[in-house]
Amino acid sequence: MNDIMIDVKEVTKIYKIYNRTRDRILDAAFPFLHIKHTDFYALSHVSFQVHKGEIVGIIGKNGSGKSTILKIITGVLIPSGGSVIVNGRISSILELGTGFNMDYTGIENIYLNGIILGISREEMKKRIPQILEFADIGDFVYQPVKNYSSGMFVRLAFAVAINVDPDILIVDEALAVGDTAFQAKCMAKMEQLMKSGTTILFVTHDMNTVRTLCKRCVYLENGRILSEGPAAELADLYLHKTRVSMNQEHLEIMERQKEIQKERKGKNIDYNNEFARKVDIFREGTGEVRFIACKVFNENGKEEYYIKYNEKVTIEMQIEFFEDIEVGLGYHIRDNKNMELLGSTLALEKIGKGVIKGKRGERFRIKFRTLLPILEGVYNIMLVMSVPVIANKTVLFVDLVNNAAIFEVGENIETKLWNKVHLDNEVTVERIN
Ligand SMILES: Nc1ncnc2c1ncn2[C@@H]1O[C@H](COP(=O)(O)OP(=O)(O)OP(=O)(O)O)[C@@H](O)[C@H]1O
Repeated sequence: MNDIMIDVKEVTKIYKIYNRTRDRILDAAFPFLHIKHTDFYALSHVSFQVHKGEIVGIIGKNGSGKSTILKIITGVLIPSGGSVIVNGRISSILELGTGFNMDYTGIENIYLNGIILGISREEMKKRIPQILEFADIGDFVYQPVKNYSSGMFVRLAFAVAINVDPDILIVDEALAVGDTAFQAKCMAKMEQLMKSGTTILFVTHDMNTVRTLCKRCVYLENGRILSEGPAAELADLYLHKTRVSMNQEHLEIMERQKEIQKERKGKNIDYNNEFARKVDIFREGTGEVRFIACKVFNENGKEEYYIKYNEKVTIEMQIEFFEDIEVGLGYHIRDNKNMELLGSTLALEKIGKGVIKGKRGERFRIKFRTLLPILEGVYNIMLVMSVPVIANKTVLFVDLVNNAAIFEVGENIETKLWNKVHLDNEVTVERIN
């Protein structure tokens, strides 16, 4: 059975870049003059398919071509080469304003979108109450949309897009604009649409959303497909590359990029150490200080793989200094999809100034003792040591180790819930009549 809903084949999008604005106008008016320009490839030979009922994320850093491919799929842009075949009714939320007439009111735009999607006025009229309820923008629907705030725009655009029974829903980062309550409402609706078989393609920079919603991702870099595959893996790759490029930027700031890059690979790693060998492929960072051990102890102080729900555990890590430096330190507990659930840092726990100051050759043992209110499943610990880069309000990773330790929380009938974390609730029940 052919269940391909979107078939993108060898799509290329070229923009002509001119030295002067008037050259663009001249070239459009008199193409035979062959005005000088350079070709910029926003997309280059991009091919992928999306199957029925799939929810696929398009990821990539700014300018990688994500919006361009969505616009080509929805027909807003024409590709310079290649083809796109779409099977079914597409509804989309692209850049603010796409598909809306600024001079029309909200209500008029709802009808306009209906027409674009081939839905009759009568049919659209029946859907208006649901659309208005979801958008929740009150009497603004009777105002021209040019008077809307960006938040109101997204509310209306999303409300229309999801209430027209699309076969394919395309969303471009729109959720980032709305408030958190509305974002949660949209996520729930997207999950519901997904369960009912709607195919969803969306762009986001939020890797937690990618891990939660998508099974598969297309990762774009400089207009080409860098990778395509399982969402959890590509989300990790994206974060890894982001950290690496962040690190590189900061190293430039500190004018020691070259020296560190040369030394970074394998710097200060003792390959005789079993822990170092085990985590070698999962680690990154500049290496002035290294984690040399990570262990999980149960409430009786025994090193243990199996942990009980809500047990008080000790997460122990050891570090070694190879230079005189001070570092912040912390850990994250991640589930089997690498979703970061819990964690802490010296700074969060207000330990001294939130950093450890060490001298070359010194080793430290750090213990975090905590309750683990997480439910049945296999979890891994990610360890992080970093130094702040004040100018960029961000951090430089000194040692970051994924999968530093793995443990499993066993089944507990009393806590069988759908969510992953359960915190103690104070519950009261009182009769009020
Ligand atoms: N009209 C245009 N003329 C020239 N270049 C353009 C035009 N529109 C987009 N580009 C360029 O094409 C590239 C891809 O843009 P696109 O908006 O698809 O990236 P993106 O991955 O969606 O980025 P972001 O995450 O910032 O939204 C960018 O380098 C952008 O500057």
